[in-house]
Amino acid sequence: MTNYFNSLSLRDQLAQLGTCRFMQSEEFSEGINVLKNKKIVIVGCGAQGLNQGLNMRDSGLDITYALREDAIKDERQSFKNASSNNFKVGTYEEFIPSADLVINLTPDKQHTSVIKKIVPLIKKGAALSYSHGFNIVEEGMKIREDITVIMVAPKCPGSEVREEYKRGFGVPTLIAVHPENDPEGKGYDWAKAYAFATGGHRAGVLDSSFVAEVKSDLMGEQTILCGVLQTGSILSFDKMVAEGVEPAYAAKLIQYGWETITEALKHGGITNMMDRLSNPAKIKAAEISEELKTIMRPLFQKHMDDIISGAFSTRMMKDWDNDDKELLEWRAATENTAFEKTDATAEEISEQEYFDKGLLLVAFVKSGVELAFETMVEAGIIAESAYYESLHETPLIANTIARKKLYEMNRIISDTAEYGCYLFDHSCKPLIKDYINNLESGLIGKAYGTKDSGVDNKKLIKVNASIRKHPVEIIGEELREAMTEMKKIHV
Ligand SMILES: NC(=O)C1=CN([C@@H]2O[C@H](COP(=O)(O)OP(=O)(O)OC[C@H]3O[C@@H](n4cnc5c(N)ncnc54)[C@H](OP(=O)(O)O)[C@@H]3O)[C@@H](O)[C@H]2O)C=CC1
Ligand SMILES: CC[C@](O)(C(C)=O)C(=O)O
Ligand SMILES: [Mg+2]
Ligand SMILES: [Mg+2]
Repeated sequence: MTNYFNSLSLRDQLAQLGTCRFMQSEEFSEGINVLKNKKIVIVGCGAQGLNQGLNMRDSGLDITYALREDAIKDERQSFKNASSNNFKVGTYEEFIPSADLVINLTPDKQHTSVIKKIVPLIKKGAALSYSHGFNIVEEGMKIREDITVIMVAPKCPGSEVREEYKRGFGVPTLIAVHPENDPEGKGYDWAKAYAFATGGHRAGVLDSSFVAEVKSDLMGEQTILCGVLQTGSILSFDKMVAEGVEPAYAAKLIQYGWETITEALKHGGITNMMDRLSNPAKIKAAEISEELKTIMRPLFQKHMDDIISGAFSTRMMKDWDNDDKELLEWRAATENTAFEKTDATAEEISEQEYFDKGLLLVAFVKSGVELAFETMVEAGIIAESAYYESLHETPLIANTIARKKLYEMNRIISDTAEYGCYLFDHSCKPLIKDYINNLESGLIGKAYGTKDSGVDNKKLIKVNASIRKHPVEIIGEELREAMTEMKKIHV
């Protein structure tokens, strides 16, 4: 198999990379109709499998789970997830031949072997769906020509797919039809109905391509969404402890700090997050963010270049063939960091205190979101998609760190995201360590600028303007407004 993206002409590469259209609510007026009474079989019942299935069933679709035989015989977690939620569970041979739509929600690493097993069982003219295009785009998997191949990719962890649906809303979702596999021209309508059933249409759906999804998803998860949060956690913790902050306090400030400060992003982007700081702290955070951007830009660009060229996927697939040597070493190293090993204090930290004593965390978020957005857009990814993969999803990943630190984040995200996160972290830490350690003390763990809260007017005006005029803020305002409108319509 050869990398599908690399097999395309430059013209087609650019066209597919730039395919991304924000869909209007009216386009979902048919709801789930085309999938009603169709047999839908989900393969795998993990993070995405279980939560998408629950939403789709609640939306009125007929969902069953096909698991590998051992999972059923040994009553593994996937079997428990499905059966304890009263879904019918069977083997591939039992369920796949009668399915109209087969949804592959197994880990990316397993896709080639899973696809080779299930495709021969899929009936003529049925459809196959993914929630990430790695297998098609990076591995170049070719699917039988009579099968329609679609993608419905929620831009967030599986747990949030369910939580948002239960709140009467949904999560932003990207849909696509593989241009090589749409023999009956039904792919688009089926993908729309599927996104509707998960609740995605209430939050915003991008009509996109497999290529655009893969390249943007990999970039977001490696850099701001997981990589920067991991590097920022480890270095900020070490700096605080070196400056004499009580380790248990430092652990809590970081574990819950990301969640608290990025909650401000959800409501009003970087502008609102920065507005939660005092004026001197805002100016300082903006300065550090700019310096971090200068140092980290080449690393972000390298990740983007390696994702586009396929060098990243080649390296990760080599590790798959090498029994996950790198992944397992990096996972163990993460578990052994002082941050992971230090229990958080029971001491109360107020919401504002996370901002007042978390200036460095705010600078990490600002620099990471802006850099990820800028780097994706420069590479040809459309702004809407770059926004979802940078600013929008950061609070959702921060929630996982609040639950059980980096361990939980890396457990919840996909295997591909976990590998990419460690890869970034292991380059980023050595790159910025000296810069962070040499920063003046008191930027994290202590309130900044409390002795003199005065600032230079001109400086403040300049900083405010540069925050507000950043392109991630412009598109963010538009998309958040659309999401609010959708909430009004649907809740
Ligand atoms: N994690 C996330 O939040 C997101 C994931 N995605 C995408 O969704 C897809 C699913 O990812 P995710 O939910 O993280 O996956 P999980 O790791 O949570 O899925 C595990 C499921 O896959 C099954 N499985 C594992 N190995 C095999 C195998 N060799 N053969 C058959 N079944 C297997 C497991 O069953 P068993 O009990 O048999 O091991 C289990 O049901 C991926 O394409 C991913 O990129 C997209 C957006 C976000
Ligand atoms: C951020 C990681 C992710 O892309 C996701 C939850 O969206 C994944 O692959 O898990
Ligand atoms: Mg993702
Ligand atoms: Mg991903």
